[in-house]
Amino acid sequence: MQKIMLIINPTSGGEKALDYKEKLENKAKKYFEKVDARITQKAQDATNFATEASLEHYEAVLVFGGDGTVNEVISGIAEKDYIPKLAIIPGGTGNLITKLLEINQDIDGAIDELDF
Ligand SMILES: Nc1ncnc2c1ncn2[C@@H]1O[C@H](COP(=O)(O)OP(=O)(O)OP(=O)(O)O)[C@@H](O)[C@H]1O
Repeated sequence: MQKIMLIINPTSGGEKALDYKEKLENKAKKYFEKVDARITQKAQDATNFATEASLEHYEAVLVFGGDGTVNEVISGIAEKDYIPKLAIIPGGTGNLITKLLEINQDIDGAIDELDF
């Protein structure tokens, strides 16, 4: 069964992240049979969730957050035997990584453009 893990930092970018949770889940359901949303509560949660996604062979990880959260997720999947696909929605304040990757800086636009 194809599964995706959503990793959402609820404090990113002025606490608006959870407003997008349902939209993210609905989008992910178009591509994956199982959508597993994880909400971070503290530093390192995103790393631990991402490591779990690697070890359990999730097809993809979608991270909603700023550069700090993206950094944590990359740390969690880096140098593992299995590395899930990574999707990033710019939910933080700076979002430098997504700017460099030329990901749409409008959150709704970035979600609409997601394609697995
Ligand atoms: N529930 C939480 N409460 C407080 N801090 C958290 C929580 N979940 C994760 N964090 C921490 O918040 C940090 C900053 O998050 P993130 O970079 O996504 O948002 P940001 O404030 O928009 O920052 P940036 O300016 O880098 O875009 C993360 O590195 C993480 O350690």
